[in-house]
Amino acid sequence: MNDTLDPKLRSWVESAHDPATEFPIQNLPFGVFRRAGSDEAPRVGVAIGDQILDLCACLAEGLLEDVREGPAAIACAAPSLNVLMSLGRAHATALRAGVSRVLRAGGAPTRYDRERAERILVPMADAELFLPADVGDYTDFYASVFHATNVGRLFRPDQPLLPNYKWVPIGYHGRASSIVRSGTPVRRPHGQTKRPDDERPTFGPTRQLDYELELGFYIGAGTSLGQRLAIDDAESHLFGVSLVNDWSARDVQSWEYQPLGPFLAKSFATTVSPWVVTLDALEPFRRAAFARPEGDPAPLPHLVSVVDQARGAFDVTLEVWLSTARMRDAGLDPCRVSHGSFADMYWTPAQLVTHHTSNGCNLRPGDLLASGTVSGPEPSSRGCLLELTTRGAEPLSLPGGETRAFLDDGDEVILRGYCEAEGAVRIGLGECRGLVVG
Ligand SMILES: O=C(O)/C=C/C(=O)CC(=O)CC(=O)O
Ligand SMILES: [Ca+2]
Ligand SMILES: [Mg+2]
Repeated sequence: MNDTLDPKLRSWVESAHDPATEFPIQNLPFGVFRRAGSDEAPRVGVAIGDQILDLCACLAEGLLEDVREGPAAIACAAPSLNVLMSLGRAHATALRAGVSRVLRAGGAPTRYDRERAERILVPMADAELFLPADVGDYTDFYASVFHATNVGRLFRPDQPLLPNYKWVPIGYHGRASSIVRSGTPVRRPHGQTKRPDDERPTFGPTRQLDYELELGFYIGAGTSLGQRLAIDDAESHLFGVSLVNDWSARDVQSWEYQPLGPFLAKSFATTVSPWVVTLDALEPFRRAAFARPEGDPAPLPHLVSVVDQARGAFDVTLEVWLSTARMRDAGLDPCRVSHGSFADMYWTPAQLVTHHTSNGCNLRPGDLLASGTVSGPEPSSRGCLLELTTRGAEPLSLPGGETRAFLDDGDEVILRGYCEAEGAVRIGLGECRGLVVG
């Protein structure tokens, strides 16, 4: 195992040892930041406890010797992670290892060298975080068989799971222009809707605004047009993961989606979390690959490999929290409405990437491949309101006596993710927030 993952590692940054932190020294996710309210150039940083390590400042201080002369040094000054992503996994792995050495207790600077530490650390509370990447293309998959079955039951009761599902990783091309950073308010979209008994559609604000809990994979090294990735090489093209909320207008979706799939029902906003947790940091949290139920077909040969199976699934716990305007007024905390594990997904990230390039379609650094709604087998692990409330028929009860079938204006959706495993230090993905406004 890579020494950056050693559970015994300690950092001179004290908050990295707070039991509640998502960013111990074993995590070290990358993001783009600047001091809030400043006119500084946005640049690359790494989260550590409640601080951000400024990689440009580290280079200026003569730290990170291993990367000082290399292309990763230039990548640190960029206003997005795309340059770093484009260099491929080995460069990002080396940079993360260098960062780990800078932050280790007993390394340089030590906690006694406060002046130097203050030059290279920015408190997260004083920072503005940006979109981590300039996303050229955004693809959204449908990789949870539980989500696909639940949603299919509501949209197509006669045939919930279409016959292609177990053969083809289903996806649609999303809209990159409306990807927004966590904290950006989400305006309730207008759209065409038509209820079954309506004679004609009408146009107006959606009445069925929903969230979707997803994990997003950022592409690192790109592929060229015509290049088909072998499944065993697919993970080496993944840089890391963030939380993704694929906001959805269900009434618009059900009217527009046939035959070409979702369009305006999902293109009005997609929120992503600021920190990109590398696949290196997720390594201790693999568990046995999802077992296809007996009787399901084996995927076609290009989509299956013993290596992918042996690497296993990423056991990331994902949660949805909700806070309403009334709850906030009453001083009530957000409440958790669902939780599930990414390890319950039917298709692996390597299968999604392999499928995406199987026709020769090129992937570019910073492209975002979202998993699709993460739902598990339990009712408590349904990753959107459409499923949780059976399309509004069974509203959720919230603290303070409110109920929700779909989202109201003033509701705030907070996605969270974390990993725990025996013998490993707990790490988190941070938060992905969005407040619905009318
Ligand atoms: O038509 C359907 O079955 C539903 C499609 C979606 O909601 C698409 C989607 O965003 C997939 C997902 O998040 O899993
Ligand atoms: Ca989705
Ligand atoms: Mg979207």
